[in-house]
Amino acid sequence: MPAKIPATVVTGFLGAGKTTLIRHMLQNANGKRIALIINEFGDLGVDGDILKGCGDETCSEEDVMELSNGCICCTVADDFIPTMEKLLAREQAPDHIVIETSGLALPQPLVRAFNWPEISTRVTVDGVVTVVDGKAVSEGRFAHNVAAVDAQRKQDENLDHETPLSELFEDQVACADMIVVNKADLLTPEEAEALAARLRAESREGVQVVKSTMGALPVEVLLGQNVGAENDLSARHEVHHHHHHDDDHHDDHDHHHHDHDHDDFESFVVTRPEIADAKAFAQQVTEVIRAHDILRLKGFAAVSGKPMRLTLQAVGPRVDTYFDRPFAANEPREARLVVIGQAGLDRAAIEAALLA
Ligand SMILES: Nc1nc2c(ncn2[C@@H]2O[C@H](COP(=O)(O)OP(=O)(O)OP(=O)(O)O)[C@@H](O)[C@H]2O)c(=O)[nH]1
Repeated sequence: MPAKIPATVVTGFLGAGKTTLIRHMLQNANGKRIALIINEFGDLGVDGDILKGCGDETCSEEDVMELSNGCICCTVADDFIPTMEKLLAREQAPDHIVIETSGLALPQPLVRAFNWPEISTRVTVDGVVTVVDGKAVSEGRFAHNVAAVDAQRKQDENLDHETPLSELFEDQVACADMIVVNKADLLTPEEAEALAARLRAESREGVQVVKSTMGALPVEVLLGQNVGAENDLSARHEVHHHHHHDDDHHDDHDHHHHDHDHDDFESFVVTRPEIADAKAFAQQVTEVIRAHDILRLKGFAAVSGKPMRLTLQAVGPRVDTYFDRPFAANEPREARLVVIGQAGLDRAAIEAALLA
């Protein structure tokens, strides 16, 4: 059976930066064929046009499909499943599917839809990415323009209009595999880190929290989380903490430091001689990842007495290993591991821990 096509669900309130993040991803996709499904929302949903018009050959019009209505749980059968089937029926199937939800449709029902038999054998949820407006959340407002979010809610009778934004936000966090603290440029580094730490504490075990400006995340950090979110829905339930945020003021000024160049991420390679035991090494890697907040670690290793190469893939603390092929005659029997993380990794300590 062919491997399932991975689908990434991008969620977050109106204005958090979902479209910006997706556009950056498409422009840096490096030949990966990414199909986009966009959950339109009444007249306010202009994302389809924005993405179609992005003028980049990486986002050709036929790769963008739209869902007609914001409430996914009501339209799964009529809209979402047929759209997915159309995508899967193509001669050249996409390498990856990215689904942008409207800011109010909770991600849980969409993830649940991947268990429908029409698509469940062919696609899987690679991960749920929740984009948050770092500035608005750190000020307790959750969205930059609360009035616009409310207007968006009123457009759809299927949505309840009473649940406070703080609760919808908690649901988005509860469903996330990766939380992107966006608009870091509008926060001091200390504020951004404090918010990231808070969200790390509030989210499930293994959820990655990254900071970004203009959604500029490396594609290999965003995609390939390999979670299979449709299989652990029960872990993603609503949390209902009932925080109360009284200041509901609107922040009308907008700072736009479009600084695409600063490098928020770093990666380096660690090589080491043969390891003694595959299982013990995977455990060692897990601990290093936890201790240093590494986002991705991948590569291969040589195991004493084994002719085969051990492949190692880690997303956060989940480490996957398997033997893929024999070492070639001219290939050194050593490990080469690529470490990827947010800027500021303690390279020396990580290297020492992986060499131990
Ligand atoms: N200062 C700053 N502005 C940002 C950042 N990311 C996005 N923006 C701006 O925030 C606004 C909203 O961004 P979008 O990407 O359209 O947000 P969205 O989540 O897709 O919003 P909807 O599609 O309308 O739900 C745009 O004006 C962006 O240019 C950021 O990191 N910093």
